[in-house]
Amino acid sequence: MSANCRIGIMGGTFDPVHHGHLVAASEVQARFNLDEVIFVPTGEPWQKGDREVSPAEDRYLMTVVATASNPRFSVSRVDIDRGGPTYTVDTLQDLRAARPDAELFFITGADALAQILGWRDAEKLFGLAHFIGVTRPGYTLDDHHLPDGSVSLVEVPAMAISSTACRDRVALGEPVWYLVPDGVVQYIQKRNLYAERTIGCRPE
Ligand SMILES: Nc1ncnc2c1ncn2[C@@H]1O[C@H](COP(=O)(O)OP(=O)(O)OP(=O)(O)O)[C@@H](O)[C@H]1O
Ligand SMILES: O=C(O)c1ccc[n+]([C@@H]2O[C@H](COP(=O)([O-])O)[C@@H](O)[C@H]2O)c1
Repeated sequence: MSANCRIGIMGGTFDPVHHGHLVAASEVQARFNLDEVIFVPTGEPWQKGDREVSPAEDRYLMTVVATASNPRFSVSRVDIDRGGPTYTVDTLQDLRAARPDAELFFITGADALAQILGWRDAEKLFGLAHFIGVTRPGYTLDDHHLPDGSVSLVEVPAMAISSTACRDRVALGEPVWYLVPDGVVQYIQKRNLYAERTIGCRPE
């Protein structure tokens, strides 16, 4: 890849990956003229509270299936293979080391952006990548709490979908067709994911 390659990073638990993630990444890729967007499934997402998260390999494979048709999308195992709790400061340092010529753009939804000052080594994050906050139904997008110029705010097509709602629908026997890519529906069925679980509480 040539110098000054522009790489978007879409970090997430992706349990499961859904069309809200894909539309946000696609919109940012086009708006920021990114050469590629790397989806980075978390290892252990330490801020997901006490709920049980699906095995990392399942979340990784669903993300591979979901992104396979877009030549600008790829999936990195960097957070999974590092092991332990996932901190974005490590993600960005590892990706910078792997791609020293690249300019990094870290994509977050409005809900994640609002929490960012509580992340590990938050003060370092803005020196490692430019942050892009995207709109998400049910959440307010703003950057008043963040350093000037560190974040771009972007309106993306509104997709009122959450992984929690997808898991809940599967647990209740309701369809998730068209909320997640077809291959992800098939993967969930094949691996019998989310069949028995406590119902979550996302607004969507
Ligand atoms: N519908 C959506 N629109 C825009 N951004 C989204 C949407 N869903 C998730 N995101 C963003 O994608 C990233 C990864 O999200 P994550 O994998 O936690 O999905 P989630 O739907 O928020 O999951 P959960 O319901 O389990 O908390 C976060 O930055 C999040 O804000
Ligand atoms: O670095 C942290 O402390 C940190 C805390 C919470 C979330 N993150 C990152 O934010 C992204 C979205 O996380 P999540 O939990 O909303 O799926 C993902 O890349 C996480 O690794 C990072």
